[in-house]
Amino acid sequence: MQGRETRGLNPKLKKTVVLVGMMGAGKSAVGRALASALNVPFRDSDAEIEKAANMTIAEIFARDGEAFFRRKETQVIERLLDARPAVLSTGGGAYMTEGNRSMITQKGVAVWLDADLKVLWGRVRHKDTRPLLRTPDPLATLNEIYERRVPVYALADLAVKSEQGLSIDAMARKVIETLKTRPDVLEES
Ligand SMILES: Nc1ncnc2c1ncn2[C@@H]1O[C@H](COP(=O)(O)OP(=O)(O)OP(=O)(O)O)[C@@H](O)[C@H]1O
Ligand SMILES: O=C(O)C1=C[C@@H](O)[C@@H](O)[C@H](O)C1
Ligand SMILES: [Mg+2]
Repeated sequence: MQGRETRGLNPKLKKTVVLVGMMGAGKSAVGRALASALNVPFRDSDAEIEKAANMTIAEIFARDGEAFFRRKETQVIERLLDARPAVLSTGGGAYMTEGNRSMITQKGVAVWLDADLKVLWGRVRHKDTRPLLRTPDPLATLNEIYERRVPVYALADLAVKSEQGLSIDAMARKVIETLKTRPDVLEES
C-alpha cells in the first residue's frame, strides 16, 4: 500500500515498529500493509518460529510446550530487533514478559493495536490455529486472556484503536499518523 500519506513524502523509519496486542488484533495483517507503505521489511515472530521449526505453532505447543515456544519467541524477537528498521509483528503473548518489553522499547517502539473483545472474537472464532483458544468455551477463554493482558498492552509506547469496520489499509494509515507524532521513530523528509 503506497497511500496518500506516504506517496512522495518518503518517510524514513528509524526504529523497528513492533506491533503488540491480542490474537486477532491485526498485528500480522496490518503489519504487512504498514511495512509495504513504509517500504521496509515485514517480519512476523510467529511465522519465523514456524519456519525455523518447520512446524505450526499448534504443533510446537503440543510437542514442546508453551514455555519452549516462549523461549524461541524471545530469541527471534531479539534477533529481529538487531536487524535494520522494519515492521515486526509479534505473537499475542510476546509483550507479557518484562524482558521482552524492555528489549522492544530499548531497540524499537511498541505499538499496541487495541481492539475490543467483540472485534477480536469476530476475527478469531472461525480459526482453529491458536492453541490457547482450544478450550471448551473459547469465547470465555479469550475474555479471560483479554482482561489479564489489556493492562500490560497499555504499557506500550504507542496505542492505535482498531474500530469495527476499519479496513486493514485504513488501520495501517492510522498507525502511520500515530508514528508521525514520534520524529525519533518516523522522520518525514
Ligand atoms: N482492520 C481489519 N479489518 C478487517 N479484518 C482484519 C483487520 N485486521 C485483521 N483482520 C483479519 O482478522 C484476522 C486476524 O488478524 P491477524 O492474523 O492479523 O491477527 P494477529 O494480531 O496477527 O493475531 P495473532 O496474535 O494470533 O497472530 C485475519 O483474518 C485478518 O485478515
Ligand atoms: O496470544 C498468544 O499467546 C498467542 C498468540 C499467537 O500469535 C501465537 O503466538 C500463539 O498462538 C500464542
Ligand atoms: Mg499474527
